[in-house]
Amino acid sequence: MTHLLDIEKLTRHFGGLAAVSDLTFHVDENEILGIIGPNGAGKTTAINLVSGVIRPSSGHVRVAGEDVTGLMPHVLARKGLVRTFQSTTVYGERTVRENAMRGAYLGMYPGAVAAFLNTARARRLREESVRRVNELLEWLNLADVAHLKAGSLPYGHQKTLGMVISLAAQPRIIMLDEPVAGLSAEEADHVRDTILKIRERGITVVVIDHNMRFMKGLCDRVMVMNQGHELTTGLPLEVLANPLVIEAYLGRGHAAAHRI
Ligand SMILES: Nc1ncnc2c1ncn2[C@@H]1O[C@H](COP(=O)(O)OP(=O)(O)OP(=O)(O)O)[C@@H](O)[C@H]1O
Repeated sequence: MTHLLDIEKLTRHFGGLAAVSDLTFHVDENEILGIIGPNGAGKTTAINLVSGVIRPSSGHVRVAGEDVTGLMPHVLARKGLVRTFQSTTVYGERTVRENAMRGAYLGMYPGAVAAFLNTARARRLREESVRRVNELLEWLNLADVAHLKAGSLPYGHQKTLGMVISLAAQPRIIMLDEPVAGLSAEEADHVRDTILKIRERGITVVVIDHNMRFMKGLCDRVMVMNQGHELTTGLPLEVLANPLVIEAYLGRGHAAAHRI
């Protein structure tokens, strides 16, 4: 069976360290897959490999059956796969709307941006992008602040803007790296609800986070990584009760364990 995202034996070495080793997993259309694991388990490296930020030493990434291993992030964005970063990728000095438009450009074909200035097709593309961005800002409750500098927004809103930037590229799969790191419980709930709304639009989600309350309320399945490998994958509550998972966190100290 072809999954929307198929990862096969993905491996990445940094010098002598295998940050990700023989990692195989899949994500189905419209699913929310969570990735958890102790610090240094290889989660960020894994999504960097999948989203083209770094190249794998070996292994394959397939989107809807097409081998896209090693393609650059902007090429992958046009194939429907985008990601956000741990730190917000928002330009604080730019307005909310200008930031969101960056995502719309990301989803365009080569030449479209260069042609933006004068051709009729370029004008149509620009109008479409503006309409799409306006609709996204409205949908995620940022329309009223679209004219403000992004840096003046509360942190939680900046996280939502990060998602708007990704969504403006019209992805099929969105990968989110620690979307609620540093947020209050209330802000994290808001982000969770936003991601659930994104899924309702038919978008598939891969999300990394350490906040287990957030992940339990969001994910269909959770994959646990440890030392570059997949430790186990299953329903969130099953996975969090798994003694191997508890041990993986306990091995790194009680502070991490308490987050389970
Ligand atoms: N560019 C790099 N060069 C060398 N080592 C790296 C590089 N990126 C990651 N690593 C190492 O790879 C391992 C996995 O790191 P990674 O950031 O993927 O873990 P993580 O599970 O995302 O951790 P965290 O939860 O702390 O973000 C770590 O030992 C890290 O130090």
